[in-house]
Amino acid sequence: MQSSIDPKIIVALDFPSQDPALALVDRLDPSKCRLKVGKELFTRSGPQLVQTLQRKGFDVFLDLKFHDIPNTTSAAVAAAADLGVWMVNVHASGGEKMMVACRERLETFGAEKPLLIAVTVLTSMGAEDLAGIGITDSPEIQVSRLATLTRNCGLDGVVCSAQEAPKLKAEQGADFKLVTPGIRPLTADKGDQQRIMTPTDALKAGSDYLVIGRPITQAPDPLAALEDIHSEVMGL
Ligand SMILES: O=c1ccn([C@@H]2O[C@H](COP(=O)(O)O)[C@@H](O)[C@H]2O)c(=O)[nH]1
Repeated sequence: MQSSIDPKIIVALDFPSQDPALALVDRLDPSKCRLKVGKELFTRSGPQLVQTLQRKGFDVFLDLKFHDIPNTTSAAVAAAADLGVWMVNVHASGGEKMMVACRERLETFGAEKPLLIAVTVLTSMGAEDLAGIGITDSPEIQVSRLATLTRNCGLDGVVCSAQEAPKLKAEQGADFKLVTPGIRPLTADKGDQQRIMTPTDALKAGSDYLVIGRPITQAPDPLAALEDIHSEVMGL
């Protein structure tokens, strides 16, 4: 489900429990950001927390990166749609049959269906990491390959790094959504991310949505960090 306003910043609520997550959320404005619930918080606090966030007016990206056989994965995305989330994702490396099964299952939800996107190459991975799993192409080539597969399966877009955004927008078209983690303001720690970009550069490169976690959640003043990023990218 899509809000009438379209905030570009998605705050990754990577917290160990719902109390610190809600302490931050209660200071946030749904007109300025969306929220991402990932594996840690969902495993702790589950669907109830997602419903709480939605009742507070936020669009929720349920980032569970499903990767399983088509029957299991399509049932999982349907469960996410039942929850009313705005966006849900699977791994593109789950392959064509799995992605098509997910897309077809979500079509039964009509206008209420969440955006379905596929993870290409994790932003924490570089060329050496890909070689370690037997992929000798560069991240850029592997991301393009998986993005093409994803688009051919009829999904709404991909998770990629902003570094790949110009190539993907040219190859896949303007409507194919690019959701980009690995966003780092100039002064922020890189942490475990490898393929990174600043918020401004990412939007200029063609990112549709910026997924930002630690630069906001671990900042001494998370609200100020979000406001800084928001005013930096406003109008882009
Ligand atoms: O390729 C990917 C896919 C998902 N993520 C998720 O995004 C956030 C990024 O958090 P930061 O603290 O800003 O690094 C996190 O929840 C990841 O699970 C990603 O980083 N890369």
